[in-house]
Amino acid sequence: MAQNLATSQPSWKKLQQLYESKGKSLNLRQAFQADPARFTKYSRQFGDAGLDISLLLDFSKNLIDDDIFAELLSLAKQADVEGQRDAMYAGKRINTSEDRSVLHVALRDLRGEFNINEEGINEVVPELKHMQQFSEAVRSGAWKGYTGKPINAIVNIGIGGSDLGPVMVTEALKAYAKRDLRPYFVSNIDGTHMAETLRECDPETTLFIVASKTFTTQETMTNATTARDWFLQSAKDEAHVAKHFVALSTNTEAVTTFGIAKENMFRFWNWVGGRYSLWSAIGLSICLIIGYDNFEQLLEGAHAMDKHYKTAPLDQNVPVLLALLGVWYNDFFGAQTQALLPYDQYLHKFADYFQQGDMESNGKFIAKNGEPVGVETGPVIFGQSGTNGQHAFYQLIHQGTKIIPCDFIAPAQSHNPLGEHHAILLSNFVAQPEALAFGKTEDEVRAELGAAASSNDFLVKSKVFPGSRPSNSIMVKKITPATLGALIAMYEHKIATQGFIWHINSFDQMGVELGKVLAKKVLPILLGKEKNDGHDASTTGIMDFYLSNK
Ligand SMILES: O=P(O)(O)OC[C@H]1O[C@H](O)[C@H](O)[C@@H](O)[C@@H]1O
Repeated sequence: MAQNLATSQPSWKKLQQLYESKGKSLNLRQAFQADPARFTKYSRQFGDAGLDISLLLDFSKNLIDDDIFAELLSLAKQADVEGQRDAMYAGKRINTSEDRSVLHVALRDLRGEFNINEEGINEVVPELKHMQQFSEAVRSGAWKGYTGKPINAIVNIGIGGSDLGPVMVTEALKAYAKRDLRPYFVSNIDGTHMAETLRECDPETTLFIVASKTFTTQETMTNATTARDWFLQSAKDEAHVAKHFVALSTNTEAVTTFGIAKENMFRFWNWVGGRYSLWSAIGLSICLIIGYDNFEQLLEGAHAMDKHYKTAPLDQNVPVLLALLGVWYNDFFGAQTQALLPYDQYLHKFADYFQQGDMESNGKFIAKNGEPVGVETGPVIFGQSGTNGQHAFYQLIHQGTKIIPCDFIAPAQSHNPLGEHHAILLSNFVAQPEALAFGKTEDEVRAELGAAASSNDFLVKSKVFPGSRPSNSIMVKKITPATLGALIAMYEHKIATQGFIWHINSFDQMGVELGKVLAKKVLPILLGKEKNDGHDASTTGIMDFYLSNK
């Protein structure tokens, strides 16, 4: 099985040689000067006329040339990205540690085009119907709270994949939101999160959505119980819970035990990973806020990208190209991070969302064959909406000692075309990658400073921008539901492709377990129910401090 490790691919060694011989010293000024066709060669478009999606990926400002590009594509071939991708779409149990198929693409395949055969697939469309009926009843005011008033606040109680997707998408598509329905998302076990939310809610007009794939997550169950207690303080009668609490889960038994009726449960299936679940019943808060038709457009947009990823040749395949460029920096340049920089205020949660999407998927050190993976796997994802990031951390990206590959993302059209705001925003979206790629030489600085240059050498040196810092520019026509769906699916498939290349299982998350187990063990000590012993000196010391200060 060792031949499956990324390092065993012949192209891996060739890429190492290419990095040494030219990759690490590739100069983007020279590359653009030498090749007037560089943009045409290294950019791709993805679109869907019916859904009005147009997307440009310009990857010409990357540290690649034709040899490197060809070798990266060979790596994808040798790692059998296509075979592994096809196995995913075919419903093979590619999540081998948990023996599960990975079928979020099925949630967006409303017409059954992928012909997937797996338990529950036939329930996808009926479950969507259920979400449609319910969300329309709430939005129209037909669904009434226990005193006969319509709902005006939605509180989604969930964490991780049962929170981040709905939060990101409802923010991203706020332009489509029903403004008299206020969305809240409570995730943190910190009582402050729930308390501050409840302060703004009225029990008579609030709908709680308890979102949890497993329905055992400590944070969500504790928050849901607190919300129900708060509700019952006013409503008194448990029979009223049915009008104010619904559940999104795969675990029917636990939902009914919690006291939520079956008809108020929206189901999904084990083959939906938590961080890919916004497309399932977990998206109910999205339906409620932006309406079912828009939610369906989101699914359709993702489906359009799913078809592209499934069928486009590797050198035309947008998620594959993004994945290969990421591997190039992550594994050969030693880049530790990847910045996601959306020039769109509505996308201000995009990087947060893909912190889970990427880091929980690819933060793995064991390959699928049980051996140490032997290469660098998933990068640290961070980001911020433009232009805010520029005034915070871009200094380091431009002049720091680290290489930080950046994805700049922007829409051509704004939902809020105020004066020149959008043109100014886009001028930054265009200028930042340009500055990173081409920099400013010492000669240019001297010419600019004139006489002042000769008296202050340090000033001159400080103003030099080394350039040749890589980025992708991704431009879409507009952040519509369909376009957003396609963008999210694009990154999902990028992440999966990297996992395929690294030969890791991108679909489990064992690394979140140990901390949870230990938290359960120390809780009785913090509650004063058990003595503070049995732990290491540091852990004991921290708990002692807490116990004497609480
Ligand atoms: O939806 P739930 O079962 O409550 O899980 C919520 C989250 O918790 C876990 O710790 C996982 O790391 C996440 O992948 C998951 O999304």
